[in-house]
Amino acid sequence: MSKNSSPYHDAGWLLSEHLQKRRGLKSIAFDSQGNLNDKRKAPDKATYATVCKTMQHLAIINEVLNANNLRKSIGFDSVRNKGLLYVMIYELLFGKYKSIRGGGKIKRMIIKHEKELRRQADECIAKHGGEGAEKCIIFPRYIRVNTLREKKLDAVDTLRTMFRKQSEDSVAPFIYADAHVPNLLVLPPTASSWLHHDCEYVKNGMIVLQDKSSCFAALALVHGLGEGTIDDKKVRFDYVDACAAPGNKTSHLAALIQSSIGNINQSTKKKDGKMTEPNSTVYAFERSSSRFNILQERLKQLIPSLPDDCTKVAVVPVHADFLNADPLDPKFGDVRAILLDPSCSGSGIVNSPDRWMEDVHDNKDAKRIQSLSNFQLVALKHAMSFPNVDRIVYSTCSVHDEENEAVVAKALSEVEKSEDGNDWELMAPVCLEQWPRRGREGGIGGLTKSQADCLIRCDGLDGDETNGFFVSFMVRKKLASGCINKRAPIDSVGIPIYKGQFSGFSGRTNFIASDSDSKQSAGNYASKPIQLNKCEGSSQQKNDNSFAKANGKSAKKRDKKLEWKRKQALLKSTRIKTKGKKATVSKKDA
Ligand SMILES: C[S@@+](CC[C@H](N)C(=O)[O-])C[C@H]1O[C@@H](n2cnc3c(N)ncnc32)[C@H](O)[C@@H]1O
Repeated sequence: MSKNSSPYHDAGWLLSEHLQKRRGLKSIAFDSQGNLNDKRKAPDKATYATVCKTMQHLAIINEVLNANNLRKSIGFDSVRNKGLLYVMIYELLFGKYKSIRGGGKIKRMIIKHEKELRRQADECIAKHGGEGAEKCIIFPRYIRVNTLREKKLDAVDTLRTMFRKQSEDSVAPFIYADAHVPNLLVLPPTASSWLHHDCEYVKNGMIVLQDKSSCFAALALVHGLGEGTIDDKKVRFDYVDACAAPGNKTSHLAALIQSSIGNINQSTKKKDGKMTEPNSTVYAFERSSSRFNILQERLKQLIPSLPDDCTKVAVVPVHADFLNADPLDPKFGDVRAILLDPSCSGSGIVNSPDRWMEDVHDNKDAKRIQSLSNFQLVALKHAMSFPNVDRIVYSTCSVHDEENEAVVAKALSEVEKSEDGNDWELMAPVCLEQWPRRGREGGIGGLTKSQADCLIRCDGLDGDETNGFFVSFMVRKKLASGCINKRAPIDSVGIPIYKGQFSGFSGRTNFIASDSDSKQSAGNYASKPIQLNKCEGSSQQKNDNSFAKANGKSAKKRDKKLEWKRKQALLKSTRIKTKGKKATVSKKDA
């Protein structure tokens, strides 16, 4: 415990830093050496979880404070350590023990108004129909099998065994294959309670806890042109992952390259049957020192060191700023593809503490988004300047147009035009042709409908069962003409394809949704399993049915809500259009 009197000192500090500096919680936690009491350590799990939980409740806490002049009565403005104040109010109103531990002046200020705080909290919850204290969207637990270390069916067997051990009710494990991403498994959200980052199977790199949407980026880069496309006769094909830490997409990229190179390596075999060097190198750039260490650790976990004669892909971590990488450096002469997944606002991560803040700040951090957008544009144009690169994936986990369509549109319009097909254009990744949600046309980006249709968007708040995500695939014009539009089917041997069987989870539960790629998430520390429906017999089908029944009610409710939301959005856009038309007419009239 800290030498400070409050057991919430570290949590309060972390939250205050976040509120004042508008820095992401994760980056504060990772860079916290020297700021917390224990100089060598980042915040412990309990502290991080408390902050996450507090942020999750921040909107309702503010609502409570705004009622009946409570903000003033408590003396909110006079408190410098707002983080600590919020954490204590959370503990009192929504925490496990509904009380504040320790002592101190802030606690005394709060306790004076305890009754009224509780009364207002009850009223707010009642006003939201008994929901709304925790804003938590639940979606399946996605597991990417790391095919560099493990075979899909072996992973399924291991997971089924683990699943059975967890479910005392002896239900048959619900495990499906994802319909869009090969080697991605879909488990119920409840699996997050036993499948987390501390789990042995995750730690030894056999599987990766990675959201489905975040798998789209590497997939589009490797399979965007379609299966069977013969690029050219050149065998070496290197990649750059421009912003790599913590390394989930880098390792996914390596796994996809490894399995796609297939027979090409035959041609590089020497006469004695051995290769001297890998067919492909992935240069994984990371600018931040602390995150570079994480990247190195992750790569050690995920990428096996094989004897040289077996390795088709080498991953080289590069501790450097990608913007300083010289596109004409001969080392990058064989780099043909770049994955650019730069720092972004993270506004798409549905259960991220940083998204909960978006609501509280009422999207006022336009400046921050603009500066991110400026950096993203510079990085994308830098990627486009590598002479031998002919394909780029630019992705973000942001939902803001400024960081997505606008960046792509500006980059396309600002890079040099050329007569010989060296121009860049958007292409719809063939491997994701069945993904329905596409980019936004018009708007600040000004993309045409056909350009926007090339883009992939995910929206976790509109039923996609993923985090919000954006993927664009850009190719040199001359390359686009040579591609074969054939998509490889998802191999679902031995495992059924997921078709929304877990989509009933919603509202307040003890469960935390599948987290993002991040290593630390409240979900990893705080969940407790729901009882899956007990069912006789053990066939997957039977279980599917009972699962569906168990969740049918809430699924219906959710669908109704979604339908209502869609209708509202439609009405709104019609209103805006009519308003726009009226404005143009009156301008003309004038
Ligand atoms: C969104 S994260 C990347 C996540 C990663 N692609 C994954 O899937 O695991 C962005 C990363 O890029 C790094 N970064 C930002 N600007 C950079 C630059 N100019 N050069 C290299 N790395 C950079 C950040 O430190 C951060 O670790």
